[in-house]
Amino acid sequence: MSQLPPQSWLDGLLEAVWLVDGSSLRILLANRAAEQLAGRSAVDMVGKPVTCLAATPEDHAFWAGPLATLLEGIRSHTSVLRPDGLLVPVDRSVSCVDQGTGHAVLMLTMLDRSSQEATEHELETLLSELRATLDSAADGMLVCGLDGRVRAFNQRLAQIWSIPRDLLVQRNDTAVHDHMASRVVDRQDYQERLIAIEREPLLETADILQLHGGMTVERRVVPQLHQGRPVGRVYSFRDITRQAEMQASLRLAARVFDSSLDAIFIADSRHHLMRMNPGCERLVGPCADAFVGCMAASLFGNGSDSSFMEQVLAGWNSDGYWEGELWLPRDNGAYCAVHLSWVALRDDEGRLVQSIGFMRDLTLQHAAQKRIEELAYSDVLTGLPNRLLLSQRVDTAIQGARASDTGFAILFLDLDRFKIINDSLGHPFGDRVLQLVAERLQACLRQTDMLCRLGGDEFVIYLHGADAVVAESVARRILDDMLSPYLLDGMGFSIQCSIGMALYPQDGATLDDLIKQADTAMYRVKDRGRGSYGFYQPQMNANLLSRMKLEHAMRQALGEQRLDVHYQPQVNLLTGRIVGAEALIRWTDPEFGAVSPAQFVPLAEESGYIVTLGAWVMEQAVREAAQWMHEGMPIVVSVNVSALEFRQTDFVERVTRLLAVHQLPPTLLELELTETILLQDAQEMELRLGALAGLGVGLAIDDFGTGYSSLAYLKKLPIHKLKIDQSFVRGLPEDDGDRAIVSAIISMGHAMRIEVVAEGVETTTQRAVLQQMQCEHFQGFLCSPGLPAAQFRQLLGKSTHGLAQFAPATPII
Ligand SMILES: Nc1nc2c(ncn2[C@@H]2O[C@@H]3COP(=O)(O)O[C@H]4[C@@H](O)[C@H](n5cnc6c(=O)[nH]c(N)nc65)O[C@@H]4COP(=O)(O)O[C@H]3[C@H]2O)c(=O)[nH]1
Repeated sequence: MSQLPPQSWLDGLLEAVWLVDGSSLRILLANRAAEQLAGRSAVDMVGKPVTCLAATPEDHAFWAGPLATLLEGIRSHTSVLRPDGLLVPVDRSVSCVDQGTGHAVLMLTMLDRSSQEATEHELETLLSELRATLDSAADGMLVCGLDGRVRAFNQRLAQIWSIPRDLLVQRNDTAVHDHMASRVVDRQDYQERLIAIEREPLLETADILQLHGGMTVERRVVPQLHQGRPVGRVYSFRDITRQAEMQASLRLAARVFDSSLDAIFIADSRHHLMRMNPGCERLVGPCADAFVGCMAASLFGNGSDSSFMEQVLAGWNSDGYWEGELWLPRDNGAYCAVHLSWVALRDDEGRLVQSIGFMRDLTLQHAAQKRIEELAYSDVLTGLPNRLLLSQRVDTAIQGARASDTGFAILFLDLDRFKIINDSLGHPFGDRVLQLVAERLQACLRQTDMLCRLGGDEFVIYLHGADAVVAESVARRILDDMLSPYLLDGMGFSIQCSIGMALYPQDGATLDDLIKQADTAMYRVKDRGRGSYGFYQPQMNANLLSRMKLEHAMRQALGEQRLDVHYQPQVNLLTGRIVGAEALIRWTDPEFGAVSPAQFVPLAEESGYIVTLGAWVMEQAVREAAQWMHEGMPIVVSVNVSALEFRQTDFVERVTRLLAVHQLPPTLLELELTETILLQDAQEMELRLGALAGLGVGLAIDDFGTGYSSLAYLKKLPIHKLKIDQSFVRGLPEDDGDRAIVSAIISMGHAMRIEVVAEGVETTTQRAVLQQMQCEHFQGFLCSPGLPAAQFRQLLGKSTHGLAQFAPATPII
């Protein structure tokens, strides 16, 4: 045992030492460090089996082994059991210290590992915490060496880049990098960028990568430094897809905001104006900037009007928006109509954060609307109200009239002979004439009246609150005003019109009725010679209807051979012989019976049909006259010629041809013209009369004394005969006035060497008076009415052969 190291020597060692007997495995010696480690005194330990203190299963297994194994020694981690049951971790080594005596002594040294293990444990905890932190990071992390080898990564990296699990397990860095490159849309750019990064170990950079599948990733690269030197790179990858989308939509919104043609403003949660887009600035005007910071409602002049904002808030609360039309004050003091949609923007908690107002300028829309209304309610040519607007005005007037028991008048106005202007000078000229007429008519009316153009040359006037007296005075004023000449394109002309009037309520309950009645009255005015006015009378409608039926029947009459020509003799007052005959048209209709020419000729004149009728009468008359002449009874036949017939450009040519066809000497034909013919178309008419007179055709003036009898034209024109109108003859001999007129006409005729024929002589007294007055010829029932051609021929035969003489003493009727 003396070979054992001394106790003092062992106590000087830092390590805990047990000397153990190799055969009994009992502790022979324990040093001071062993006492501290095991928590026992050396006395307590010596003699104890070593397995009592070395308590781990490995220890038991070791000490239970054969001695030879023990002598080989061992180095391992194990534990020492302290009396309090605590296991102290130790680095343990067993070696043989003495074999010479035949007793093997084993030296067991132990170094307390408690603090080292605690440090290691702490490090491990730290590491796993770091890993957990890395894995819980929102960004994908990749740590590489400067050579590109992967040193660390987290789970998020695998998610972002969709790196397959097996690729991660393999730890195949090249495959991982390849995979990542394959995920990038622009692979080439990605790889070029990586090369650039690798070239500069200290580079700190960030860029955006677009991955297949639509993900947008922000990549940040920072150097990994150790003791101030770069040892690798840390790549972080952040999924910014949503952010990028939001930015894109924000950019888009900004572009929309800036380029929108609509005016947009943004207000804060307290409704103060924050921003306006250029469209809004344009709309508000140069002072737009001044509104920023003010209440948004002040844009509409409603800044201080709380009720407006209350309405808006109510709209926001119920629907999330408010919309309506508002007036926006402009810089120039004018107002502009806008449509505002004001939308509330709220956060997730429903709190108002901002509001956006969209304004649309309604100026053009209003103008278009106005134009549509104008077009719908006005006559395009004159700009006057049309019938639709008039009917609204009249409807209102009728309602008002019912309440206040007042009336109004409707005037129907038609321009006389406007068709001639249109036909001869063209429609554009006619249109301008209508515009001038419209202006002039308008000037005759009051603000409360309404002038409307129905179309063509027809106008209707509503006279507010007018009775018959007022209506008549307005009609007169219009007629007077129309008389003053018009001047257009250097051409002076005058226009006449005819006005028919109807009164509400007596003449009709609706506008249609009133227009119809006024129209009827206007026709009556035209019938009576135009250029005047007249009121509606109830029987007029019946007249109009029968006129229409009559006109229709008249047009049928010619084809159905219901017309005839009668001849009324003209007798020489001195000799009593027949010197001529007036051809008078006759019409006998199965429904209307014998219709007087006084009734249907004016109708035919109005419709223009007189041209056809007149031509037919003239042909009959010329043919009969030629027949009588050939039978030895030459006689002058007078044919009535209407103004319209005479105006036909081929009139003279037609007469000439007719005379030639029937071989009637022109001197046996006489044309009876009315004074109105002589008054119009002065130059043309003169030429025509000259041509006819040149042929030898006689020209008589019918109904002399009833029109604008003028000595001037009698002197100037080749007139052969005057026919004194029967209205003057009728008054003979009693009526002094008639007597004076008849006498004056006869004297004038003599003075001017013009024959005079008295018409409508019915009594012998009249004939005697006329004879006294030295009138040459007469015509009238006293002698004979118009007779059919055959009868007249008989009478003519008798007269020619002296068998019949309409001498003063021998009236035949
Ligand atoms: N009360 C009365 N009347 C007498 C007497 N003697 C003749 N008459 C009527 O007086 C009218 C004379 O013709 P007018 O003045 O040219 O007036 C004519 C004439 O302006 C027109 N007319 C007749 N035939 C034609 C025609 O063929 N062409 C044209 N354009 N007009 C015609 O119609 C008018 C009326 O013709 P009618 O009814 O045939 O009426 C005729 C004739 O029948 C008499 O003693 N007493």
